[in-house]
Amino acid sequence: MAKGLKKMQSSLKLVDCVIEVHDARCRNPLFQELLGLKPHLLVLNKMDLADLTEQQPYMIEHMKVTESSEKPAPVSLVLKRLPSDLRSLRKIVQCLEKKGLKNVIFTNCVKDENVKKIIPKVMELIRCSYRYHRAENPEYCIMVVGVPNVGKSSLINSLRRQHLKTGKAARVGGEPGITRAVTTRIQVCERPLMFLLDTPGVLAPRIESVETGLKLALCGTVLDHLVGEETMADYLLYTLNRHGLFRYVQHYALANACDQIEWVLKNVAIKLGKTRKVKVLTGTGDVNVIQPDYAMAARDFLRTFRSGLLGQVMLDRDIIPAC
Ligand SMILES: Nc1nc2c(ncn2[C@@H]2O[C@H](COP(=O)(O)OP(=O)(O)OP(=O)(O)O)[C@@H](O)[C@H]2O)c(=O)[nH]1
Repeated sequence: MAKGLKKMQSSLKLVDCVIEVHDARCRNPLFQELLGLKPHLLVLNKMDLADLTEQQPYMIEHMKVTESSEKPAPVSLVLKRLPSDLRSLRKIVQCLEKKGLKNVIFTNCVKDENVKKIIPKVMELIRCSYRYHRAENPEYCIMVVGVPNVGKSSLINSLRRQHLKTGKAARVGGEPGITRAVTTRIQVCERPLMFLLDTPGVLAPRIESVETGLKLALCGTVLDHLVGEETMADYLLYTLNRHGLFRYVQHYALANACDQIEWVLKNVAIKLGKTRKVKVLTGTGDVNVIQPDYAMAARDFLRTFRSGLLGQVMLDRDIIPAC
């Protein structure tokens, strides 16, 4: 990570503008300060996966605790979302403006939504800034930075689709760490002639809390096994319940919502038919016992969430109203 950041800093002299990509569901510490005074555009990508509806309190209509002797007591929370058509995009933008981030664009790079707004905005920012020794250069060079897996390469490909009507140039993948080097320049536009530098995803040197780390992990910025799939599944379940997002109950045909991860993973594993043989040492010798495969269930739970099948979520919900 430190090597990647150093390379990025040394390439800065070739760059007219920095595009910083974040996951719209969860913001991470800004790279802006590490990358100097270049014009800066913040792209909040994966807007299709983010819950951008106005953040409303939930009404607890009914709360029931189911007691059972052989399984942990699942807590059935029936939370009702207060209706609202208001979008919170404006609120997020205002919140970022207060932090000095005036140039923000929400995108969906899979469907090329809002991607067309980027180059005009970048040109506006460059025109308002001093290009130093690059003033005579007719080419523009932009650097794309962000933590792993936020969609930097997808953004480059999307820009090329929009402006050059051409296919892939940067490798895209569902796992962090696909882009490994500060690559050669990739053309993204003919008029103005513009090139981008894709960079490897670099995690900020300081992550302020364990919770921020878990949110970033849910967004796929760290390899899952480094954090632990079951720990992440536990945090995901806590988040979904807290936000009143109960689609997982229907998706996995569970009897009810529950805040106990063991119970949920056990039922997910049973539903998916994922079991494993475990050797148990008894007084009369080894016995093979079939157990639900909790790890496989946790993996499926995370994958399903990331594909958007459990609904849109705003992991930074608590931070936004505080702005
Ligand atoms: N739903 C959704 N998925 C996206 C979007 N943009 C990118 N993705 C997906 O996110 C995953 C990561 O995308 P990449 O473009 O490889 O991300 P990256 O930031 O270049 O990743 P590194 O090379 O690891 O730094 C891929 O599975 C993409 O298909 C988006 O706007 N919406």
